[in-house]
Amino acid sequence: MTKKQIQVAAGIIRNEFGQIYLTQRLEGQDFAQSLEFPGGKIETDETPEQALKRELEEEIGIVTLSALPYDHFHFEYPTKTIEFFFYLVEEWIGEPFGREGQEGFWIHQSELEEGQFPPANANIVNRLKHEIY
Ligand SMILES: Nc1nc2c([nH]c(=O)n2[C@@H]2O[C@H](COP(=O)(O)OP(=O)(O)OP(=O)(O)O)[C@@H](O)[C@H]2O)c(=O)[nH]1
Ligand SMILES: [Mg+2]
Repeated sequence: MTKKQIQVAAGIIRNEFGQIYLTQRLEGQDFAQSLEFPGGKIETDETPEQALKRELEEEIGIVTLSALPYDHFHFEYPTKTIEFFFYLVEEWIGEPFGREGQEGFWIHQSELEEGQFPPANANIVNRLKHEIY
């Protein structure tokens, strides 16, 4: 059996204080309770950037004004392979909130802990944690 392959776009929403907006995955989702960068699966016919904009509007109610590619990699989970497109989002309209009932938090990037995220996020969390802001 070949593994399921999906593509995911997610946003590192960073404000002028170097804080990042994170949400907590809901009960019933994979990696429930862990923190994540808001985002989701790229649909057929969508570019990664279009998916990012759609997901950020659906999940946290913001309109993305600029999104810079931050990282792109494949990660093998036991049952699926995910191709991730991470973007740095520093300009948007609206105040992010958990539109689907999920908790949201602003955390300074120096205080991120990789153990609170799904395994695929380890490198990105480390990179952000050690960047000077
Ligand atoms: N959004 C997001 N997903 C991540 C991160 N890290 C990570 O491993 N994932 C995985 O990537 C996949 C993203 O799918 P999702 O559940 O957000 O997809 P979605 O928003 O389209 O949800 P849906 O399928 O319930 O409609 C999940 O398997 C999730 O565990 C992350 O930082 N952000
Ligand atoms: Mg999602």
